[in-house]
Amino acid sequence: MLLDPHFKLQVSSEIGTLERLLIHSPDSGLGRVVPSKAQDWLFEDIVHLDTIRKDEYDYYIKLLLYFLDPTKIRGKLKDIDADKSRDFYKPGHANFYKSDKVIEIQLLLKDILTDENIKKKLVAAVCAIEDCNYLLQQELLETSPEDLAKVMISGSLNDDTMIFAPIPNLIFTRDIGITINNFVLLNKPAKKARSREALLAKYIFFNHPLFKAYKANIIEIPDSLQYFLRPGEEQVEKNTLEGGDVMVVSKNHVIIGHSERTSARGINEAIKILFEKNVVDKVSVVKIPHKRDFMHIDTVFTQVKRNVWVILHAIGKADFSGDGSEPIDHLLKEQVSEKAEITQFVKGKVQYPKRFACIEDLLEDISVNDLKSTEKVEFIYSGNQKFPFDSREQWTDSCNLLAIKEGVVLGYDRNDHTIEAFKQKGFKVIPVKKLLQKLENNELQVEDLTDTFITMPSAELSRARGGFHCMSMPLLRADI
Ligand SMILES: NC(=[NH2+])NCCC[C@H](N)C(=O)O
Repeated sequence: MLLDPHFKLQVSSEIGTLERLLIHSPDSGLGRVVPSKAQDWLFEDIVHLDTIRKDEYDYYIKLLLYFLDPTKIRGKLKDIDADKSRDFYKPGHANFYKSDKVIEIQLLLKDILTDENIKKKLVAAVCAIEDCNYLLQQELLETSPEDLAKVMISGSLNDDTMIFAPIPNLIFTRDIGITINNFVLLNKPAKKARSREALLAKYIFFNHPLFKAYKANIIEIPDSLQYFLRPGEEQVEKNTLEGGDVMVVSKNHVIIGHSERTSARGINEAIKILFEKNVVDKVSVVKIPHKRDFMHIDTVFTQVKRNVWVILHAIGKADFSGDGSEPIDHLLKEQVSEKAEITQFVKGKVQYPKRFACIEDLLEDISVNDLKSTEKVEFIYSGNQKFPFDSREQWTDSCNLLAIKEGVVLGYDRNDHTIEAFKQKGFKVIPVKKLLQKLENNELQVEDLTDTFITMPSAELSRARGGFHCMSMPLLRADI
């Protein structure tokens, strides 16, 4: 059982030094996505399991451990790399890294399944949403907690028989819930492919001893009456909210994206609860075009430093594609606009929301007024603001960066123009493999890193349509 008497839940920024997070390594379910189902399962392509693990995600684990839980890795890199069977990365294996800082969600699931009562309830719930037959349900009840956790995630039994669909998007732990100060706001997914993830997350947060002291701080969004009573199968009235649309930018301020995945009604409920429970007193809603490429706000902007943000230019200031010299520039202006619309609500004054002319204005306001930055606010644009690289690189998550500490971000190595833009703003760029070697050889210390873009291998990972911001659910960040 993963226990820690010092466990603390506290995230009040996007950039404070990361100290604890929830992750999920690519499980065998990812290796079972078939082309005909890829889109339904929210993947753009099928991925090669061995490559995504060995050549890509494992580096993420190594890096996270080096920063968050160094005793697990320092001085051991050579042996870990020499083991071809990768036991270090396998939850359940005796050599698994098992960290209480870089927390694998499968372990938490296994832990709660050791309680017979919870096991019964969760098996019944999973079987209900997956429409399993009764005998299979009986069989699952007799499965060990280790195996059952694996089955519930991968959708396949130990002998490889597939009993229900995988949940390949669980690697994007950002979307299952968001830590806001010492609260967790649970996800209410818009897509069916993500409903089992939400169910497992709910059981984990409410039942794992790690979160015991925070039980009263787990927030769920209720469904709306309009949804229950609607005719037909349309999802329009549904209250939905996914973690990728929520950013805690300061102790008192949260940004919520109004997107393909997060509905206005979902946001409405979230704001009411956040104000009622005194979690924050300011919520800015950023409405972005509801389309696949922009599924959540963290696919179009993320924070790098107190005064630095990476964003997609199309949602920002000048949304105008032409220069205005041709009639078409004016005729199509409205239709082609992808500009974000911003409405800010303050507790007690909800009837008088404040508007911002563009996303840059909001982010600048956050840097200067919420975070008291004294340096000039800088925007780094996807693809260095050059067409067509801006949208090409946004598609492969140039704007979806994870700050492991202020100014030190992880992003995909394939987004050349964006990386160039970081260099132009004075950032150092270092490939993760080289960084790990330097750390292991004591040529560099984690504390020495400042203003750095760490490039991560990405050929397979980027096909899953998320970056490192999505692949992380921070539980604890140091205050900034
Ligand atoms: N926070 C994020 N942007 N998450 C990305 C999730 C990607 C995933 N394939 C989906 O479409 O749901």
